[in-house]
Amino acid sequence: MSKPDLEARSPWAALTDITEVEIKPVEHKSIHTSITIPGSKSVTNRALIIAGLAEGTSELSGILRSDDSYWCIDALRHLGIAVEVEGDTVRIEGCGGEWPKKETDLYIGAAGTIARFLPGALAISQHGNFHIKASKRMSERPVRPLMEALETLGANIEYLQKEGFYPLRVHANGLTGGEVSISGKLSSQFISGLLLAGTYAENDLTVTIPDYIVQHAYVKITLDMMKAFGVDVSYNEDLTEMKVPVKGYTGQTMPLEADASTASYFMALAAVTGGTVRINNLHMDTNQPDIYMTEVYEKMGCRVTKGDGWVEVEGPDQLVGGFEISMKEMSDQTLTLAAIAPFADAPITMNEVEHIRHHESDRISAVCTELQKLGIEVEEYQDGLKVYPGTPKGTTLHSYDDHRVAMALSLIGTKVAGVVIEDPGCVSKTCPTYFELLEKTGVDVTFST
Ligand SMILES: O=C(O)C1=C[C@@H](OP(=O)(O)O)[C@@H](O)[C@H](O)C1
Ligand SMILES: C=C(OP(=O)(O)O)C(=O)O
Repeated sequence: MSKPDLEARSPWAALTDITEVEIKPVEHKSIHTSITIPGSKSVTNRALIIAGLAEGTSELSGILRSDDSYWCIDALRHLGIAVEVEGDTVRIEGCGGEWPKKETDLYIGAAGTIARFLPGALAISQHGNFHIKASKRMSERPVRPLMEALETLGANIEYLQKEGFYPLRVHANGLTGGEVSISGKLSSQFISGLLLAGTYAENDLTVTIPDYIVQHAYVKITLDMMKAFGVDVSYNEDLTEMKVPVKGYTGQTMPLEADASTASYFMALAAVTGGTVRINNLHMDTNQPDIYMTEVYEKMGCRVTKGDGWVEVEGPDQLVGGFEISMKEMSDQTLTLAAIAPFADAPITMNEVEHIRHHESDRISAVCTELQKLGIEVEEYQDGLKVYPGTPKGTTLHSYDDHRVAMALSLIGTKVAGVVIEDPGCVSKTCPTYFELLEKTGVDVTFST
């Protein structure tokens, strides 16, 4: 079993000397709480990069403080951008489309968002030489389709170890704009990375998608963030054709949304324990696709109440299964659903998520292996899995250096005794405070060093 890549844990990481966490079962219906969720990773890293590129000053409040956002800020600083952080507010002096430093080494940790958003933003520079190193896992995750698209637009990308993967060097000499086609089947982030940079190309950029986009909502988040910073992209309904005008961003002051993906674990906590959890700071009109887990929880028998800026989930006596669901549009939640599926009254099949084999771990394989260790019957497919109802037996579970594996599996510990999760600190990628928040809901969380 591979060791966690501790280099990717940032100064904002938590639990750095903790080897294991034990989650103890709670009594049915004993959870009755409300919780405030940290900022969205996706929104934070888009806003940070755009603010870095923009003309003028930006002030972003409610940022996520996690490894992914730390390495994003760190990269901006290495590029000569002044970033002041105070609590969860950042003030950024944008560079107006010309990075002050033209030659630097950047480390981006395990963040897919930086790995896919930054190269285009660097390539817009009229000259420059940027060396980018990523974590071990991020260096195994695909980036070639994005780099090929950038090369079509005039970028010069040099792979330093393995063709198509990090580490790499961006030799910047501007982007031409014009037309580019890119597949959305492997990652929506490639498309976001092209769009974000496109407004600094010489000519308007038309991006076309020849197939479909996994998790197309994340592209919409990019389009909306670009618009908020003054760049209005025109696009068709299914986002298969998008036209980015030559313009450039203008600095903004804005509050950022809470993370709907993080919120989903706490909704799942209510679902699986029969408890009630209110998320204090989540709007239903967000573009974050994981908000649609509320519909999945409803389908499983939960009562979901939607208020003005809050959402409450109340779990049933018995979770309902017996359905098949495409997780293509909210793939990060496949693991959450897989973790609570054993407690449903009939099997649950999740499909159309082959791309999550290329996330922080091979997530389909990881969750199938760990559920089987718990004695749960699963069927693994190339693009998903089927989980049968069962009573897990407590055991020690591996977290694969994958925040979502750790957060999802912790839910099982709230139901059965003896669930121990290795390397809980991996949650720092997107939610360093996850176990602290879980403890606040009333769950017994015990760490060992
Ligand atoms: O653009 C984004 O912020 C994200 C896009 C999605 O990635 P893929 O489209 O690569 O699956 C999602 O899984 C990730 O957590 C965040
Ligand atoms: C896939 C994920 O992250 P990344 O932004 O690194 O792709 C995730 O957070 O589940």
